[in-house]
Amino acid sequence: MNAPVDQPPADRPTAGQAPVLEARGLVKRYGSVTAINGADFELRPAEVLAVIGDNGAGKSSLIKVLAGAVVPDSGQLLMSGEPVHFRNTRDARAHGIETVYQDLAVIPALDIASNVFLGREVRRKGLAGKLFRRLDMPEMRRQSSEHLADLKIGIKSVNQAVETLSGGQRQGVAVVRSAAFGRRVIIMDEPTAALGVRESGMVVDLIKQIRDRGIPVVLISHDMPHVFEVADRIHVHRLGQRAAVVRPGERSMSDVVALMTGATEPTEQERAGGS
Ligand SMILES: Nc1ncnc2c1ncn2[C@@H]1O[C@H](COP(=O)(O)OP(=O)(O)OP(=O)(O)O)[C@@H](O)[C@H]1O
Repeated sequence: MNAPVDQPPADRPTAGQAPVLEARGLVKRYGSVTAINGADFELRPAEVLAVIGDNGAGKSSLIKVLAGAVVPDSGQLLMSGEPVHFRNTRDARAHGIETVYQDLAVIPALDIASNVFLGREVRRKGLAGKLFRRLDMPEMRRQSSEHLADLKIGIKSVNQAVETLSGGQRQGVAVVRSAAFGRRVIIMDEPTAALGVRESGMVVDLIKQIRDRGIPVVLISHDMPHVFEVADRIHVHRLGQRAAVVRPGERSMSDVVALMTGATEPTEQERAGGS
């Protein structure tokens, strides 16, 4: 069971619980390039884990393996201590893992409710085969409105086409979709990269809200102030491996950048996956 949501993350009684999602010794090669070179990964219950690293360090490749988009050459994935095998993103989604990609996987011409339920449409009950039943738009609109209200996203109507929304609101729709279906893990790949200051702040608030409901979030970001604002722990990726895991309260931003570039050595504990 997840910890009570009203305690600060560092004090949540997660010690002794298996990580929600874990990877051991992942390897992924693309021809002669080794994108992931024996990487470990550990996401604990109800935490925001930031994944940072220089360009080409292998962050996207790691996240693609966790999301089922890439099958590793070797290594092991576990959920709550049980081995899992993802052949594709559908397998990962079936295990409750949702991913929000940087390039906003929303369809501008469709309305908000259709975007939230994209590929998982609710159909009216009836005798005909499921694929031939009519879409239940009122139900999808009702549920979408509830999810938007839950995450306090101020959009007047879910009948609005996504192309009428601001960048931040569009990202909000993508986050709502992940929160609606991500039962166990939500992965966000640079969710604020294309946004302005105010809209980025809105997405950071959404991440906190999702975490506070007990769903752990993996946040890939280059934005150090955001990482330090929202992350409970920071996974530093370097040369295809997890180089260190640190807590924002225990290291400065410049320390973390130095760990990322290799200018500073991690402590033994940080190298082994942190506290
Ligand atoms: N599909 C692919 N085919 C060939 N090489 C790839 C492929 N995907 C990634 N790579 C290579 O693997 C290495 C790691 O790339 P990856 O995108 O995982 O790093 P990253 O840390 O996410 O970088 P960035 O921050 O620049 O996105 C790079 O050398 C990249 O060129």
